[in-house]
Amino acid sequence: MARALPFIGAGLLAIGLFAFPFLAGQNSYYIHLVQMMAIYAILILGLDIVVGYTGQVSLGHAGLFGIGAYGAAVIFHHYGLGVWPGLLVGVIVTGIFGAVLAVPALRVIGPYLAMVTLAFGTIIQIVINEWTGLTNGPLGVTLPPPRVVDFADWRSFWQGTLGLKAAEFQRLEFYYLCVLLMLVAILVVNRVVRSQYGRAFEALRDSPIACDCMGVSVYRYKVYAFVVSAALAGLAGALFSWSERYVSPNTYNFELSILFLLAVILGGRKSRAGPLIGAFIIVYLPNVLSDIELVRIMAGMIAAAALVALAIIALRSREKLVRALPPVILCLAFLPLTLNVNNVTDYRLTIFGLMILFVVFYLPDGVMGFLREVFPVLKPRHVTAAQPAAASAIFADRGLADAKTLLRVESVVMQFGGLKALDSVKLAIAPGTIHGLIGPNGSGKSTMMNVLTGVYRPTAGAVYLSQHRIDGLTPSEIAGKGIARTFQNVQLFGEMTAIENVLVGLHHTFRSTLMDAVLRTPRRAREEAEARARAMAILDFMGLGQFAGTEARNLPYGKQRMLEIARALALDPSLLLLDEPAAGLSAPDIAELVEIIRKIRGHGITLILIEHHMDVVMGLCDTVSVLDFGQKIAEGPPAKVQNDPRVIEAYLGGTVAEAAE
Ligand SMILES: Nc1ncnc2c1ncn2[C@@H]1O[C@H](COP(=O)(O)OP(=O)(O)OP(=O)(O)O)[C@@H](O)[C@H]1O
Repeated sequence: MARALPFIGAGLLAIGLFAFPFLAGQNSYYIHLVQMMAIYAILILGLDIVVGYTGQVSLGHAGLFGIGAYGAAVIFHHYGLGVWPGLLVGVIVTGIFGAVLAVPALRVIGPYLAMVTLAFGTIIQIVINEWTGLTNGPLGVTLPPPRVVDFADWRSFWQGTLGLKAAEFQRLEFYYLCVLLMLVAILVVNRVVRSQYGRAFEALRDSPIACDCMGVSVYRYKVYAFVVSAALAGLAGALFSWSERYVSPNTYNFELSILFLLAVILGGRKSRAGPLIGAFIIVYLPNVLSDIELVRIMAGMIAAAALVALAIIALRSREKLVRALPPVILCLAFLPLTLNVNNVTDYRLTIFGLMILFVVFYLPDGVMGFLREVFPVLKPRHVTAAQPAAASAIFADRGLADAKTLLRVESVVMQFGGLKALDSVKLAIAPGTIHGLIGPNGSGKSTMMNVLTGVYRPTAGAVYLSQHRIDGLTPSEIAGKGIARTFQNVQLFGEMTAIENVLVGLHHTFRSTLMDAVLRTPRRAREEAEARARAMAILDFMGLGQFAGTEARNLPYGKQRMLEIARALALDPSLLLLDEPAAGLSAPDIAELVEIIRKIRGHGITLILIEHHMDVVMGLCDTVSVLDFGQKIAEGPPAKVQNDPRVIEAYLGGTVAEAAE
């Protein structure tokens, strides 16, 4: 039943939307309202990709919407081209601008990105206003009634069959075009976010550094997300201009961007139903706010609902009562406020702002999130895998194991201001070995990891994997060459399940394109099934099979560390870097970890191990290098290093046996 629910929902939505004009008695006002909802829903579905999936803030979507609208209007104004070319131009031009908007998102995050995207929207509005030759400036562009289908026979047949006047039929045609495109947008977005592209979007939101180190370029996928999102905004904009039949620069302002953001947050991130709820709210909200009587009635209803909710909470839990008081007081205060003013339209931005605050504090997952809590059947299903692949399929040989030295670090210097975190460090890692990297806190071990994986570019020196120089490459390029890593402070993709985390590591196995994802081609289906089977086998190998469908953030700490290793193994690494994998683990978990590390080495994977647990290092490593103040002070087999006086002095502060206790 739960499996069929999205299909039943989509089917009912489609039937409802197609029947609506007849149910509404061809009432043009209601048809237009639903049409506007469909148009806004297309944009909000796209905005959810950027906001919900990649976790970026965009206040520039009103600008993108404006570009789409003007794309359609301008080609009509100058060349007399109609609806279809308008939609095409709207989508393509806005998609290009989406890539432009992605550029700042690659450099700044959070409030800074909000500011930059806001500036983008403002610039677009000013350009539309000032470039009179192209856009007709403040006067705007007027369009004729849209003509969707140009076959005279077809039109007269259906017009006669339905018994409609020519204008009514034309209006109906455009309505159906809008709802059909909205349904297509739902389908497309659904397929994209469930593909490896959607997983990449979520991965870069939860941990950009881990995403890059899994070979999934944050840079590239942020651009993809913005382009897809912008193309949908452009489609919505082009439909909007033909729906309103008039475009002017003032429409695409800051307020509209806030409304769009409100719709995503209020409707609920990461769902297809959320944008529909959001679109409903933003179409109806301005209408409600312009009618003071209606506002007062709604304020009364909200106050009554808040009081009822307060009474229920008071009966259930005292603790929650304190938390519930501020929103209840806010809801109650709204009523006398509306009774004292004759017009709330002027306060609409304040109301939008308060709504955003309210949702962020009390409904972080929006209306859909709330509904999912109340009706768990609405929660998205976490797909795992039908059958794990054979264990032999987990490890693929990259053919680097024959090299004499797998990794060579030549006189690497890493300087931060006046501090040399690494000072002319040389390392040579033999294939098939476990190489320990130890040293006191702050000696440069994690910095070395970051240099090896491309997170830091060394100030001087060189790093070679087999014969290939890799310093200067990006983390995702280095990951692609076969170096995988875990992190000192666990960097999982928290909102994704265990199997999805591993699937991000398997991203490199996919050859299917965005188009394959949209069309759900057999190639994509095959790749997805193979990757899921392999991910399941990796999870089984790490003893995590039973947690496949559990969100990473809900796993116990020890399992999270194991999952990081599982995800790293998915990269088919030749070299696996483990940064303090035993930190925070219990004794049985450490014993299990040691066993697993041995098994991994047994499959021909070379490891570099940073660890403070000396018994783990001494028991596992073939060679140990010791760093102190960024310099290598000793190297050799554990037994030799253990007794090196410089090591004892610098790092252990006594004997190894004492330190291990
Ligand atoms: N991005 C950075 N900017 C400035 N200084 C840094 C940066 N990263 C590391 N450092 C400094 O470099 C030195 C080495 O740090 P690093 O984290 O590599 O040490 P570590 O051996 O891994 O220590 P620990 O065992 O505590 O993790 C420290 O003094 C640290 O403060």
